[in-house]
Amino acid sequence: MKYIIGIGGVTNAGKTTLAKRLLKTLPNCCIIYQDDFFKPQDQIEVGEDGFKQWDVISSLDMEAMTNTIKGWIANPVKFAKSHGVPALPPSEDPEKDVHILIIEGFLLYNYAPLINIFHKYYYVTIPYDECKNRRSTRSYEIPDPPGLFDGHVWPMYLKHRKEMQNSSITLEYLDGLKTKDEIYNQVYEDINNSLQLCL
Ligand SMILES: Nc1ncnc2c1ncn2[C@@H]1O[C@H](COP(=O)(O)OP(=O)(O)OP(=O)(O)O)[C@@H](O)[C@H]1O
Ligand SMILES: NC(=O)c1ccc[n+]([C@@H]2O[C@H](CO)[C@@H](O)[C@H]2O)c1
Repeated sequence: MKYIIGIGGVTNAGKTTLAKRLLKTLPNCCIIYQDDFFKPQDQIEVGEDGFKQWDVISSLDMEAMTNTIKGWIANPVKFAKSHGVPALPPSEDPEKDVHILIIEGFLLYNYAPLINIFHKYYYVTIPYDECKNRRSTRSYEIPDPPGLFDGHVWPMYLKHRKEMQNSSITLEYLDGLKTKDEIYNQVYEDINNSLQLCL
């Protein structure tokens, strides 16, 4: 059985932290990070506001990301091996083995071709002040120019969140202000419950 878990949410909400912890404890589990599909800097448009428009879907090579996901769906065991993930030995009936894919990203549920692939639609939230504060301590490969957060990042987040909430998906919200342990425990338990229902 193949099980795909989405971990979406605003920048710095704690998505990567959560995904990496789940990777350690869920069996046969791989992660795909949306941030790995940013286009090169020279292909990112500059908006009328003067900022490079990083926080829009066209800044990402979503076709490449979709193909990577399709690679996992076609053969999760091969995918795991080629990504250095230790796979459990197949059981007597490999059809019954569970293979888990976590897809983590800030614009996961805003791309129509992928909107229906998830079994779980987690969405981590944190309020404006916390988000701005956490972001100010981060050093991205391409550092944020002054004013980017208020001028581009947060307004784009609000816009995309509204679009997503108008779509047909049912999100499971996670409070990113809880501790890392609390969030992990909540999600781990929820996934286990859901998997037991599915098996
Ligand atoms: N539950 C939490 N409580 C407090 N700080 C947290 C929590 N989870 C993560 N952090 C911290 O917030 C920062 C961002 O975390 P992380 O990289 O996991 O977020 P993200 O959602 O993947 O961000 P981005 O999408 O921008 O890469 C890190 O410094 C991390 O240690
Ligand atoms: N990873 C990158 O190349 C990159 C470059 C510039 C900005 N970002 C930011 O990453 C966040 C998503 O994780 C977005 O808010 C981008 O602004 C990433």
